[in-house]
Amino acid sequence: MPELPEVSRALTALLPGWLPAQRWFAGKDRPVDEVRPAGLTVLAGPDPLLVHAVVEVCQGDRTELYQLLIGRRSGVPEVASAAVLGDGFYEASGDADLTAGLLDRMAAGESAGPLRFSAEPDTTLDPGLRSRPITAEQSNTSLVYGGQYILKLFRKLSPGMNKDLLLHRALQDAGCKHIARVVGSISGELHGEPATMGMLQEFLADAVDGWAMATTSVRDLLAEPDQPAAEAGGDFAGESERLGAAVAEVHADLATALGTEPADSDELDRTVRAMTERLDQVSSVVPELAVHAPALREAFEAVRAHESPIVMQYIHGDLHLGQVLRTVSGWLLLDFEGEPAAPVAERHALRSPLRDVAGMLRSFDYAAHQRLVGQPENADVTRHAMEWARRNRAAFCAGYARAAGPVGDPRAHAGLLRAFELDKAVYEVAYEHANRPDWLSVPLAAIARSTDGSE
Ligand SMILES: Nc1ncnc2c1ncn2[C@@H]1O[C@H](COP(=O)(O)OP(=O)(O)O)[C@@H](O)[C@H]1O
Ligand SMILES: O=P(O)(O)O[C@H]1O[C@H](CO)[C@@H](O[C@H]2O[C@H](CO)[C@@H](O)[C@H](O)[C@H]2O)[C@H](O)[C@H]1O
Repeated sequence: MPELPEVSRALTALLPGWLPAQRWFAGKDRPVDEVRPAGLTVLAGPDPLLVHAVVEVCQGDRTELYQLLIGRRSGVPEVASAAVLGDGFYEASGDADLTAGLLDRMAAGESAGPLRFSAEPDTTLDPGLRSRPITAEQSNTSLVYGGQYILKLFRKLSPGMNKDLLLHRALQDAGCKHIARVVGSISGELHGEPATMGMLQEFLADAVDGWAMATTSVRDLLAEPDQPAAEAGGDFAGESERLGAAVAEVHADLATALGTEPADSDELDRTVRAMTERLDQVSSVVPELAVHAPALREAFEAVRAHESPIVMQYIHGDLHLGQVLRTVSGWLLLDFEGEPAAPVAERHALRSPLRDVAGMLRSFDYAAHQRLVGQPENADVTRHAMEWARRNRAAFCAGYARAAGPVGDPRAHAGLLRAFELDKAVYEVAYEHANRPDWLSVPLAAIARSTDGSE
């Protein structure tokens, strides 16, 4: 195609300035030195032109691969101004005319260069639907087709099957009720190995995410300051209990589908070292964390005294209230990729399911406290918010224990669970410092409460 050298030159020149402003770009911590196109595939054109691009982004000693859809057309494209790259080119995931072809190709099972578009076995897809990008703050980019399907285009790419797709397929084969069905995928090649580029799932149009429900419940409680949490109109504890049971069932299905391993004798040592290393690394960037470092180290060291066997398995890896959807038939879990900043090998490592429990417990703390960010200190409001968090955290653990049985009861492993929660809070300190500095106080205050014994 005569256009490709021109696209290649434009990406090299324009992306270093454009990428750092994208929500999904994971390399905001340092400047982009160079962008090298690593694979360009024409999907439509020449006017309008649609090119699937894989680019290598070089930042110091780090090089990552990213996926983009590049468009160019005569006339003005109907995309957000932030999508415009320059020289007539734009990022085309918001151009419904151009992205319609992605679904059509999956429905037809087509290939284009190294890209393979497929429906899942025994699945017939409806082609011809228009797409719209969802507006949620995301690590990737998702397009909803006709209210029927949602296509996630993974932005940061790695060779091999993406963990989100791997776990969704395994859970689907295990008959898990708590996921959205996978109906198609897009794959390509990176460094000569197959790699996942996109995942198509059924779209649950009537679903509400857990974060929206939980924060509405907190708002209702704070609006009724004289009511105890249990009697407030928007009490969420019943949902928290059911969510706990759903998470336990997903863990059981993952264990059945992909197996478990007993932790070896060095596991506790590795766990303590990894948590301490993360603490040191984040403390060096966020001085407000450093004052809590001695107490955090002590909590991490206490893990060495853990006596009951630890079972390791595939887990969600970054579970929070924004990753769960309440549908008419119950709770669903989304986005099994793991922590966006973690290297792929770490995301695929088998872990204790208690880490997901800890992630969700942190999320209840966030939901309770996010309304207080930037507000003048008010002891009554804080007490009420903490009451909400305690009630819902307890309900979640009770639900988890109901489904997992006594051995899996998170409350029976209090020391390990506390360490995992504190480790997650350290991760959140780094996340908020890099992304939402106004929210830094939420994980920092939780660490302070846990380590000064006030909680
Ligand atoms: N199957 C689905 N049905 C309805 N909404 C969905 C579905 N999958 C994802 N979403 C919505 O899209 C958002 C982003 O999805 P997610 O998988 O977490 O993407 P990312 O990996 O980019 O963070 C979710 O918070 C949810 O609101
Ligand atoms: O959803 P992502 O996979 O992109 O996860 C990242 O972003 C989350 C925020 O959007 C972040 O979650 C933190 O904030 C949530 C409230 O917005 C809260 O419910 C979570 O408990 C808290 O960790 C997540 O850590 C980050 O990886």
